[in-house]
Amino acid sequence: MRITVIGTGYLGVTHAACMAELGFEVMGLDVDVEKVAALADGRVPFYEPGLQELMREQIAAGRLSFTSDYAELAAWAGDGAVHFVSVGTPQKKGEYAADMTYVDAAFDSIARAIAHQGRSLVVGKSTVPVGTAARIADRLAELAPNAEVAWNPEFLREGYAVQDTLHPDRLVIGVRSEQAEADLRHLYAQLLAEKVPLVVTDFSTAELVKVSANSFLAVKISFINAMAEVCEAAGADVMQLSQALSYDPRIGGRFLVPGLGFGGGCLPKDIRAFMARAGELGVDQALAFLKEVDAINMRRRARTVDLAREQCDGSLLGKRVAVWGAAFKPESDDIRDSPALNVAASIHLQGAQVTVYDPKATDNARKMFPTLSYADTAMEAAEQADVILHLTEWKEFRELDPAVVGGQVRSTRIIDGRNALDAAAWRAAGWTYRALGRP
Ligand SMILES: NC(=O)C1=CN([C@@H]2O[C@H](COP(=O)(O)OP(=O)(O)OC[C@H]3O[C@@H](n4cnc5c(N)ncnc54)[C@H](O)[C@@H]3O)[C@@H](O)[C@H]2O)C=CC1
Ligand SMILES: O=C(O)[C@H]1O[C@H](OP(=O)(O)OP(=O)(O)OC[C@H]2O[C@@H](n3ccc(=O)[nH]c3=O)[C@H](O)[C@@H]2O)[C@H](O)[C@@H](O)[C@@H]1O
Repeated sequence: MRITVIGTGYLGVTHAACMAELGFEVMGLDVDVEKVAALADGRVPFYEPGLQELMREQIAAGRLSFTSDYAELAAWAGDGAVHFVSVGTPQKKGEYAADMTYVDAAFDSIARAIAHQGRSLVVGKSTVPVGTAARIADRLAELAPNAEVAWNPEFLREGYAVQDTLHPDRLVIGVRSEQAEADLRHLYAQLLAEKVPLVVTDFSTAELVKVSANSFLAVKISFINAMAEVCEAAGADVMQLSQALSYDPRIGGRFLVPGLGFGGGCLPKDIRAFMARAGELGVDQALAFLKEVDAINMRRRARTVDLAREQCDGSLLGKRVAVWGAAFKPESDDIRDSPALNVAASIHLQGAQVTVYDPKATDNARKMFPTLSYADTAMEAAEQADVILHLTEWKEFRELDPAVVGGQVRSTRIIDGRNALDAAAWRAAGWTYRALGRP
């Protein structure tokens, strides 16, 4: 059984390399020919720990290859193949709904390419509005009658993508036949042998598990950030509050870290697309709370800008602001809906000179925000700064000596947007340390 992965972005290339690691022959396809050339050459065009090494091993072992040609892919895969589709589902411009253009185009292209082949399984991995799999199954029935559709949502986190794919918390498959279930059980046999829980369900439930999981994670983060707002008003400490909550195993401490809030290519757009889809289904009230989750999250960005202005004596005009972090989270160079860059750009718009440093995401940030200044090190960014904003919690920022950084800046003022620095150490070195939701 050969495997193909259509759409080799953050998700697809990880899935392709990990399926090869599980022993299958895999071919990845992308319409971006430059990306395909880089991948074929063993270069992952983004930063994901461990992925490039794994991909090179699998290419060298002859189990992993790439193309941009659907006909070549179909001919290589042959009858009985499993084709995964992992193209993007970004938010539509000016709307909450997901843009399904890429998913529809990818399914149409693979369906046409395999139209005259024997049986195959086409498995959606992209995060989609509920109802998509059924709609696509109808379309495939017309274009490629021997092909069957299944849905297998993905739960990996960027920064831990390889580990999460090879050791997932659970597998969820939406299927309409025993054969489809058997194919997917065969593919994931090694993980199932390691007792990874498997949920076999219908299309709609599989699609909904994915968006409800991301919604729940967003709820946890916005809950603690709402508490940060209250703590700030009441003079309480949200970090201690979060710690105390986390000891209750019913609540748990994960995704309860207060700060600048969630960003990235998934959580923000997924909760919005979920709300849009609920509206279409006539149950928008059921998800009305997600609007508040989104609003709390966006307020964190505005509050961080306000705090920076307060620290700069009421005006950012002409001030020098150092921003540590550009990626939406550490261990990633992904800047999609990055809270750090959103704050940096707002501060720049208020007349400050903003210098950004990120260990991995500077090149991506420079392309998207060319009017900001960029530094090669955290210390360089801090030069003559009136205030430092710590907005993505890379380990290297925690390892900096506050006394040494103090020799670099104009004013020893730091805002910890991620509640990740050692507040006592910075204060002991003479800094004014501020964080959202803490005295
Ligand atoms: N990034 C992540 O950590 C996770 C992403 N997801 C979901 O997976 C999907 C993909 O996300 P990412 O990998 O982050 O997106 P991405 O934007 O990094 O990758 C998508 C890829 O699809 C390619 N593509 C677009 N149209 C195509 C077509 N017609 N045929 C072949 N390739 C095509 C693009 O060139 C791009 O390389 C989204 O639905 C996302 O919500 C789910 C779990 C984790
Ligand atoms: O659907 C997806 O693509 C993925 O979305 C998230 O993964 P990811 O976006 O890689 O990153 P997370 O680790 O979830 O972090 C998301 C954002 O929340 C923020 N966050 C996270 C945790 C926390 O306690 N507080 C907090 O503000 C992070 O800084 C980051 O900006 C989910 O965690 C994955 O399970 C899911 O597969």
